[in-house]
Amino acid sequence: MDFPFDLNGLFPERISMLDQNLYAGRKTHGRLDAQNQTAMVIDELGKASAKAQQLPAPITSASKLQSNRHHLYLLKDGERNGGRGVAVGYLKVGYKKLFLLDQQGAHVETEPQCVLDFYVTESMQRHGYGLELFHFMLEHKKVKPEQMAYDRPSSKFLAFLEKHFGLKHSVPQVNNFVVFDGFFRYKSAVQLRKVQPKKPEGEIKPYSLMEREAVRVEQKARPWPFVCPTATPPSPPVGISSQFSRSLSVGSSPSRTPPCPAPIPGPRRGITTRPQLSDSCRAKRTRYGFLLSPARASHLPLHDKKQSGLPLQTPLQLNSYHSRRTDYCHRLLKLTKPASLAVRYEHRQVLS
Ligand SMILES: CC(=O)SCCNC(=O)CCNC(=O)[C@H](O)C(C)(C)COP(=O)(O)OP(=O)(O)OC[C@H]1O[C@@H](n2cnc3c(N)ncnc32)[C@H](O)[C@@H]1OP(=O)(O)O
Repeated sequence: MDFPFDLNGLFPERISMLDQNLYAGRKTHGRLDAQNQTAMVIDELGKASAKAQQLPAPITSASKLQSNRHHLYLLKDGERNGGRGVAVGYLKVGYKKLFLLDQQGAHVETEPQCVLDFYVTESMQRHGYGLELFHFMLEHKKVKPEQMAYDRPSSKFLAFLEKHFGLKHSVPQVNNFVVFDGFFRYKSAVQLRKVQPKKPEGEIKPYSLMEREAVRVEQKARPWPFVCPTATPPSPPVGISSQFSRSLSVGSSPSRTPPCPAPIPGPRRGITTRPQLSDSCRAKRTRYGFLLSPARASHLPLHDKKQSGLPLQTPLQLNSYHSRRTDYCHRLLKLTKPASLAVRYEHRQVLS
């Protein structure tokens, strides 16, 4: 990807590591024009990456980089474009607090280095540039590929990981991150902490923080109430080869097509009521967690929830239609502590 300015002046090295400051070289440090140009390069690559991955909006941009503690490795080819250089691609990584399942299915709290976004411009793919970026990052971060978690890797990226690093067998997860065999061996690196089975409800952590989920929600805000006549629960992930599947996790990996929420009361496939629940807590169980009817939840004191038969260790999960109702979320928060909710990333915006 070329730009109407000299990339070699902006990025002195073939691979530059960019952070919140958006400066790659000492010479350009503090220069606003250099920062703006760097922002333009990141934004354009971010848009191309989103397009390549069929995401509704970029998950990588200069402003996102400035507001997160992520690191972006940017690769240029300095010879091209009449010696002004072209941007080849980038690899974005960062730490994420994740609640993962180990091989035995036990919940483990981790904070691994994650690959969050990875892109090589279309015409330059399959020429080894991705591997060059990846190797550089591994060396710089002093990590091994199996120590990292991967945020909904695309089929191309899965093929890449298998070819170059032999990463093939993933450990099934209930979120959209993929970890491979060997991940749980690196205890110190991923800072594993087994979650006690009998935790007080306030200590349960969210499963994942997902940028990819957030951009999708930003794009498809819908009015309340959500009425969807042909609602079906989101499909479980399909095979690795499907371009719509972004995860090997079991359970709740969303497909690219946003799931259509069902109207709140009313039977639907995949939902079963729990007869022992008290009348004040009409909760329905789905494979995503428990749905509390907003109307009833608003009157539901915490002790009722405890008496309702809901296992307190089971994280309540706000689902799509609840999350759009900020007032509902706030009411629900009065009933229980935020940390006890297994909240998908987009909902955290509402909660925070
Ligand atoms: C967590 C995430 O970031 S998920 C998003 C990952 N990004 C994308 O899917 C965006 C589009 N794809 C790309 O930008 C690139 O293909 C990348 C970043 C995945 C890999 O970069 P490349 O420069 O192509 O990788 P590199 O040349 O080093 O390795 C090539 C290998 O990657 C895999 N790969 C790359 N492109 C493809 C493709 N179109 N189809 C299948 N496998 C592919 C293959 O294993 C390939 O080996 P092969 O050519 O012998 O089959």
